[in-house]
Amino acid sequence: MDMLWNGWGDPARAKRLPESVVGLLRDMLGVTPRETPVPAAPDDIEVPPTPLSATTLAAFAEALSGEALGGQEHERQERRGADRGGDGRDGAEPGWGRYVRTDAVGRVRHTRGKSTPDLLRLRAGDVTDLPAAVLLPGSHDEVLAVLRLCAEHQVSAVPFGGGTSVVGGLAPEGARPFVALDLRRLNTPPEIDEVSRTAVLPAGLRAPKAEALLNERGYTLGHFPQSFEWATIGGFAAARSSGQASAGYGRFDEMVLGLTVATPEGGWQAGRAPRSAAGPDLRQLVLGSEGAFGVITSVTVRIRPLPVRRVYEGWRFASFEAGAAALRGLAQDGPRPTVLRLSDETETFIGLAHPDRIGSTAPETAGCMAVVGYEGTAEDTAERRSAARKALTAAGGTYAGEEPGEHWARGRYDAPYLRDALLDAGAFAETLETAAFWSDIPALYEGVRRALTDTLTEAGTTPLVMCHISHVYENGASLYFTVVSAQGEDPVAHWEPAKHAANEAILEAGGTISHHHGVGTDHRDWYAREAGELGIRALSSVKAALDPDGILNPGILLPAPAPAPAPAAGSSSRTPSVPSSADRP
Ligand SMILES: Cc1cc2nc3c(=O)[nH]c(=O)nc-3n(C[C@H](O)[C@H](O)[C@H](O)COP(=O)(O)OP(=O)(O)OC[C@H]3O[C@@H](n4cnc5c(N)ncnc54)[C@H](O)[C@@H]3O)c2cc1C
Repeated sequence: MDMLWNGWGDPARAKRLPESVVGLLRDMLGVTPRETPVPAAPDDIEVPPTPLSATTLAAFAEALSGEALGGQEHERQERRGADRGGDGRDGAEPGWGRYVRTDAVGRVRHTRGKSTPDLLRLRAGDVTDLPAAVLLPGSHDEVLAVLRLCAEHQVSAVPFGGGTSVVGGLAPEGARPFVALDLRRLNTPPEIDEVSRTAVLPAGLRAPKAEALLNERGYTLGHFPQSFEWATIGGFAAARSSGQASAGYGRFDEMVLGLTVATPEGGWQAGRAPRSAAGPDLRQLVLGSEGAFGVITSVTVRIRPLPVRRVYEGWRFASFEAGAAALRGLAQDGPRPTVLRLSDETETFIGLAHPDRIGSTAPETAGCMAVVGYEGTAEDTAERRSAARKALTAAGGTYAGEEPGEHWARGRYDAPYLRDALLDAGAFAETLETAAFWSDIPALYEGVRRALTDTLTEAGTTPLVMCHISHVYENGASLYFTVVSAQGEDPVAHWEPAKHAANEAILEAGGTISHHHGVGTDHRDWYAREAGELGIRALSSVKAALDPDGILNPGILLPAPAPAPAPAAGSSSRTPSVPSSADRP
């Protein structure tokens, strides 16, 4: 099943906001329903024909079908493309074989990711970041072949996993047209090594499938981000993802032991032992590279035995400060639960920790609610639970029973559906995240909240700003903010100054521009300041070695290369960075 094209997930699970919440939004935030009509289906959107030439498309089709197209067939395909103005709106017969799609619906479905501005732009029918075609390679070698062709034909390539990026990671920049490399066909079953407790997972495997296949063999990966139901293994590695059970299982990058990568310069493999002293760890160069250095085609991960017991419980704290101190105690001195999540006062009151109680005045909406979970053997969970209870009680926490924790666990993947319902109701809802050392957390929390609140209030839409901690470390934690407000006349333009102010506040308070969403295009300028001029130069040299023509994700993570002057007659095809006239949009 494909994800809802202009929202989240499975359309059958769409939520409607209860009338009480609609009333609350109107009374608290001035949210009113929008009158602007929204395209009902992707083919309601006007889509320009693909800018790629028939020669380029035929070359892709040949690389992906495994069979050369004969001269006559090639001509026939070209005629068919021209007959329908090149856009192939009938997705069933795209014209260039099963694995090269130029139809409008396929291209719209691969336009941008799933941030709120991404969804609002699509809802407004804006397809300026439309790929020229969608390619579906079926193996590492096919990815290599496609990348070589992209360099030869001067077409950019954007690896597309689950399409859940929230940082502009699927919207490249630069003058060239680009193809989306949808990796869903890289989905062979895991190769499990039970002795070493590792599994090789293909990059295009979606997380639920990967988890189910491991579960069948008695193992788990333990990676459960909120985007779990749609994101892929390759996307987790490319964006350094972090799951809701990171306190127990670690971040995704901590699970990775090896990666196979396809680049325009050839394939390479990073990681041949769990740890090595043989030079810098090249795995770390691939993790978080967001498709700018190569296409990850498979990932070797550490796996853990499937837990026999899972239990989640609620704890209440008088304040966010007190709750954060309790979480820090567990992170530094143990015992370490598997899930640790603390909502601030506003998030607890509004009920994101418990969405069906939004706006209620029940006593459990007072103070701050924490969810603490344990997964493992019966003995291990019981031991950690009992020790953690003592520590949390000593830190001022009040045990709230299992119900808040179990409720959180049941609804843990539902919040993105709530965002769609908020957008439908005319509200704006977006999230952003960061991390810092514990000593910087209070200033970071206050600084980002103030930046968001002040900017949106000055623009006439006082927001609700909520926050939680859901990834903790011995030395620091991640802060995750949710903002809800009225939309403003142009909702994307209205949000931009607030997001800008929040990014500035993050750097000002010593935080990182992203703990787990990544850099993409949205955070690139702040990342450049965080990494420093020399750091960016070093990364640019790595990119130049792996992707000399700059075809992979231009403008994502690193600035897009400036267009080079047109090559002199007879010069190598490697130098130009502008498309041939046939391929220019
Ligand atoms: C509602 C929602 C909730 C989310 N919750 C979380 C969360 O809890 N934790 C978290 O960490 N993130 C979260 N995210 C962000 C997102 O899901 C993650 O960044 C995820 O890792 C992206 O995986 P994907 O397969 O969808 O990748 P995509 O979105 O398809 O791609 C992400 C980036 O990586 C590149 N890329 C993708 N696959 C490959 C590959 N095989 N090789 C090289 N580059 C590649 C893309 O070009 C793009 O730049 C959330 C997003 C949404 C919309």
